[in-house]
Amino acid sequence: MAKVSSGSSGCRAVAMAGQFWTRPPAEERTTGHGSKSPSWSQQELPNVWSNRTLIYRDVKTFLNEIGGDPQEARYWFTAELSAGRFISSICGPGDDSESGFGLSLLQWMDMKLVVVMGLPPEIEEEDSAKTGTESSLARTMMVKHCQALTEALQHNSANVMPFFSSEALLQLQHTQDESIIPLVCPVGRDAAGHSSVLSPIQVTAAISQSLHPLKVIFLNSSGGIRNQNRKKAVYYLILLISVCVCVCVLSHVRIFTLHRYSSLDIDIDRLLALINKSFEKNLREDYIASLKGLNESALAFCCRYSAAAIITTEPVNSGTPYLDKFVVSSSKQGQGTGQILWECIRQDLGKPFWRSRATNRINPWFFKHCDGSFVNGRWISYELVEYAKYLPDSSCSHIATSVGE
Ligand SMILES: CC(=O)SCCNC(=O)CCNC(=O)[C@H](O)C(C)(C)COP(=O)(O)OP(=O)(O)OC[C@H]1O[C@@H](n2cnc3c(N)ncnc32)[C@H](O)[C@@H]1OP(=O)(O)O
Repeated sequence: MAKVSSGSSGCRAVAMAGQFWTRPPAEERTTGHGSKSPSWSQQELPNVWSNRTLIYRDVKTFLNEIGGDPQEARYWFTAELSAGRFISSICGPGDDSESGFGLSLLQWMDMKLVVVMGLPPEIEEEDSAKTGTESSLARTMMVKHCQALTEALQHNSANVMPFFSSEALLQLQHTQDESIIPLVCPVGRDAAGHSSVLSPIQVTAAISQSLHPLKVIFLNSSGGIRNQNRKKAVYYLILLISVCVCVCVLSHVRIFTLHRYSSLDIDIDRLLALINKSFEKNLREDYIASLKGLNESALAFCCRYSAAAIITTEPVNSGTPYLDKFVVSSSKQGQGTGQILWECIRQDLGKPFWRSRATNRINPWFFKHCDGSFVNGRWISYELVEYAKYLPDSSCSHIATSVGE
């Protein structure tokens, strides 16, 4: 097997090999939409990532499947992630469809990944570069497995880009496009100019030197890097470049701690930016000041201001929590954050009352979570409807067409 001597030379070797590999054999290339085989150019890849509804539905189905109760499932999910067992438990051993699902799930969680293809189980590492024929066989098998994994990822709505040229891979450092899982085939050219399969581990090391992943995970069919016969068993190597949203995932369980506004050091500008952006309209300038006047005002917020709830206590029924603002940042909507935030509010504060604009798309969900509602002009009041409908509007009045409150 060819060796990668250092990060940069390894990348150069792959880049050189790319000249041969960017044009796969005719029978392995695909054209047009509707084909089951993957396209090899970024432009042809379907923009499945933007379909958040489907992704949300799939994640929810997954959570339901594994736990029955979504909250319990999330707990399980968190435990698996913290224990580092997550990938091995959901990416099946050497099974492309299971691996595709597991890797897609990581992407849905907004983790940034790079996948380096290992040698397929059919190929022995020692044999792969011995002769031209064997090298060619290794290459063909790798393309086949790369294609299968690409299809599996696309089948699970992941956005994947196979790299047979590492020129493009090198650009990863600059683009850092989170919506794409780069699938790297470790190939290079030796001193004699022949293309050959490189050591996946060394390519991973070379990429790691450049991208500084937080975690490198080895997936294989038998556990460990080598199997009992000391034969190679590496199947995929995964680099988690960033697990920052993994923090979000981990924090789903209890990050939504409610804080009393008066005793909390909150970045008000960030909080207002979150609310204004998500509601697509601006709050009144005196909004925060009006909250300060209320001693019992409370805020709930999570993970870098990606979700927040502002709850006040209204002088009705000896003090009842009023959900004044309930918001998730636009980039995190539709992924279950609102549901978790809601559960935390219920757990910590009991049953609040609230209202929303009659045009708000979230209303069907609000209906499911209330005991009673009342439509009054442009407002729908939930619970304590007689009281809620007379509360003042907190947004700028000159913006008439906005998503509901
Ligand atoms: C008191 C008030 O503040 S009322 C105003 C509410 N806030 C806003 O309108 C601000 C803009 N919107 C948001 O910030 C968010 O969309 C929220 C807070 C309403 C919901 O948070 P999300 O994280 O997106 O919700 P989450 O993913 O947990 O989904 C909860 C439910 O809402 C539904 N939902 C989420 N987004 C949408 C949408 N755009 N259209 C229709 N339904 C939606 C989901 O399908 C789910 O319902 P289900 O359990 O029946 O399938």
